[in-house]
Amino acid sequence: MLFSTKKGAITQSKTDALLAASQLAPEEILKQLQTTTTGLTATEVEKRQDQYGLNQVVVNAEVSRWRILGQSFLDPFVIVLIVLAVVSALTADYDGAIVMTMMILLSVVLRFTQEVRSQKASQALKQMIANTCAVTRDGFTAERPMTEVVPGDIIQLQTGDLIPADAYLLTAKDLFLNQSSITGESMPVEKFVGADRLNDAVTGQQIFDHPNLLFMGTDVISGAGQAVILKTGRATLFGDLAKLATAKRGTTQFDRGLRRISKLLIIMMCVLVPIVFAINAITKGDLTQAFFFAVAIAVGLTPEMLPMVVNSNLAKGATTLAKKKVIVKELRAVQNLGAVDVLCTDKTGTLTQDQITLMSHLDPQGVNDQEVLHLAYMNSNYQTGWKNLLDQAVIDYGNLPNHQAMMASLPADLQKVDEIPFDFNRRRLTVVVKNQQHQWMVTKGAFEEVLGICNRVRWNGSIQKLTPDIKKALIQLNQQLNDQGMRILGIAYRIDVHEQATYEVSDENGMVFAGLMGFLDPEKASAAQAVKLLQQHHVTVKILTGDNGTITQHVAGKVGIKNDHFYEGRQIAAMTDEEISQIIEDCDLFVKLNPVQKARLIKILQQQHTVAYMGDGINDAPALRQADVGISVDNAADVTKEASSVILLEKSLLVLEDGILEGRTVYRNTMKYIRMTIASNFGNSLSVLLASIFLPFLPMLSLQILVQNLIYDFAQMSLPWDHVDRQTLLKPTPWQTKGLLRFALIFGPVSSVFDLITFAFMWFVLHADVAARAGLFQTGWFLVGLITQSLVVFVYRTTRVPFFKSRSSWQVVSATAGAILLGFVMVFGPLQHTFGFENLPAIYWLFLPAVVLCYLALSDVLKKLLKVKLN
Ligand SMILES: Nc1ncnc2c1ncn2[C@@H]1O[C@H](COP(=O)(O)OP(=O)(O)OP(=O)(O)O)[C@@H](O)[C@H]1O
Ligand SMILES: [Mg+2]
Repeated sequence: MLFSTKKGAITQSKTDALLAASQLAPEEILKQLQTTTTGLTATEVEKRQDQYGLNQVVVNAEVSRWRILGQSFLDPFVIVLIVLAVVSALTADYDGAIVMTMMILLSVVLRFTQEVRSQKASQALKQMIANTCAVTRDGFTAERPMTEVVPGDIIQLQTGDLIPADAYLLTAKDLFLNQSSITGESMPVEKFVGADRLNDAVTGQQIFDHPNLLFMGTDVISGAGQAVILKTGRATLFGDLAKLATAKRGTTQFDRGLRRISKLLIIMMCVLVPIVFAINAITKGDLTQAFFFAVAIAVGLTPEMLPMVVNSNLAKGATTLAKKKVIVKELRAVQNLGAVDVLCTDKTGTLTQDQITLMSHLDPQGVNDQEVLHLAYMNSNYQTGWKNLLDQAVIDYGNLPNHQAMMASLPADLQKVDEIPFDFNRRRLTVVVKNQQHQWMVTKGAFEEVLGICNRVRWNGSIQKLTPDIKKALIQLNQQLNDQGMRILGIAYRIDVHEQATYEVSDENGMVFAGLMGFLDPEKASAAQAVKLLQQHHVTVKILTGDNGTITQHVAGKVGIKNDHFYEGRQIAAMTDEEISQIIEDCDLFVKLNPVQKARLIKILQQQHTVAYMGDGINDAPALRQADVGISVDNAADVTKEASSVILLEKSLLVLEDGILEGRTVYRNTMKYIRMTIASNFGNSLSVLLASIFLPFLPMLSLQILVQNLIYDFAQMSLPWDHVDRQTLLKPTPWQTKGLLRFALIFGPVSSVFDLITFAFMWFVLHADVAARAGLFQTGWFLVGLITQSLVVFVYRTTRVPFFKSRSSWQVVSATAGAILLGFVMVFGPLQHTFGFENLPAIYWLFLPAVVLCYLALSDVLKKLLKVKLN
């Protein structure tokens, strides 16, 4: 039986195996997998790695060299050549067959090496960013790449971890998972041990509800646990179906535009080719020749290089960025970076330094107080969730050598009882600890959220009722500290007389407000400069943070982001999408947001913009996934990294600026190719159509068309290495289908006009007007076509005067020169007759430069006159 989930159908045998495992006791499972809680031995791991292979799903695997080679042969261009070569061999035209075989090999090698290079680049980048998990082997726990995990491995889980493979839960502490990547359901699911051994008539659908089963690609929202791996790689529930965790990013404008253009080119070809075939078959009477001619035209019009040019452009961009410590996980992200016009970012660590330091621990009256520090330390030290910078700052402060005296009076022999993990809606974290004397419940969190659960306060040395007056004084104190740029956490506690063993969120009440912790979170020195550069390049920077308004305004002011007003999460929650889109353009600060609200704001922005999101917390994962480009850092949590398409090895907004410029460069160089292709295809179609109608012979031999095509392909492969005019990088690069079509409709016919002039010259001046002189005609057009089309790239590549005002790179210059030279070698070299070329009279050599120059000049004038946008 099959049933469907968000990821597709999965087989019953897999569910059965997992369900059977879920019914066993932990000891039984360990025995079955021949492992223990101290983990496998090194030799056993090696054995199992051989047996089970890498823990990866197929889609992530590298495409084999053979496959790429196969694909290189499957290209339409090559197939036509193969057919032509076979036909030539059969008709005893051995010279032709040999030449065509050489062309086939050349084209295959070209394509193969380029594809392998692109793939290698992207694989190498992916490997720099390996997801790891904590695996216990031989009694030691260490972070290891997820791909190396084998069945029987013992893994340790904590907040922010991705589940590396399907696993059986051995122990759990408040373990909540996000299974939305497989079920689509975004509510956290609690996982626990033992409750599962009731033999209910379990159906497949319920497998995700099994509290002791964990699935590959899901992630830990909070809590901690230990599990043993059951199945890895393709043997996992979803292994043979889909890619890990991340839901696929939506298509971008670029993808859609590219698809539309490819479709258009193919339609153009499909319409034109039969017409050309019919006309030539009727007027020239030679069916075979007409057929091969039509086929060659089809090959010439196939945008077969498009995917390769796009890929090698992206790979080139990604490699350049890697040198600047920007790792691109999904190649497409390079292009998206170029189109970004809004950058949303969280605050801590991005705009501010990673170095949060605890500055003061104050009692409710604002006086330095050591008890507040003790409470905070108990909270940060004993919590098992994701220790973020705030927790780290508290622990570091307590552990400083010169604070030993102060910490000496920390209650002794503390034991942890329970904890209520942090979440981004409550914005607080509770830990319960006890010793011989007391059991404390200690909460720390955002000021308002902590104040909200208190009914008493430490005031003037005693515990008093939290009166409205005192409350007002506390709010004022908090505001004062915020105004100084201090990040504040509130601390509260309760000494429990009835000692409970487990605690829940509903227990967070009736607490005593103990005081405030003030952190300094200074902005980065480079942040202001980076924000300014981004703004100069027409990228708006917005802050989406979980922190409060005052402090965010403070930081925004320092780094140069508009900070006159802000919206809070709960205001956003009360608004409709339309209402939000009304205010979102004008406001750059959104505060006290939960993770879902961050993602929602991005989704709304995407209606009008291409949006990048930069963040490093687990709370940023949904936003990172939603954005067109998700940007994170290497030391972020697994889920966060998995959700991102770009990873910064050095956390700086300045390198992001480089990334955006590189993305724009890639876009512009890709567009050069696309523009040339659609204009020349359009022009060539027109010329061929007219020539077919009016000429008594074919305007070019099919073999000649193929040679020409191969030479272009070769020359255009240099485009990713071209320079781009600095001034065109100033603005983001939205895709414009209309502009492209306009371009083709202007410059296609312009090139046809010069084809017609050439036809007229060959016909009237050189008297190539009968079938016997077809060779002369064809040679003449071959050279004009090749040279004009090779050189016009210099006109189309810039809005400025080519060569003088805008230099292209040496790669493009030499590739073009090489292409033209190759053309001459073809026409006049030893293979002249094989290709059906002939020598040209002296007067042609006057005509050729004239026609080429006129064509280039007219194109250049037109592009200025008509203000053609070359972006
Ligand atoms: N470990 C913690 N213990 C207690 N409270 C915390 C902790 N971490 C965060 N908070 C509270 O939750 C709020 C939101 O969390 P956090 O600042 O990490 O969100 P964010 O959106 O990532 O913000 P930022 O833009 O500053 O990175 C914090 O301002 C703080 O009040
Ligand atoms: Mg954060």
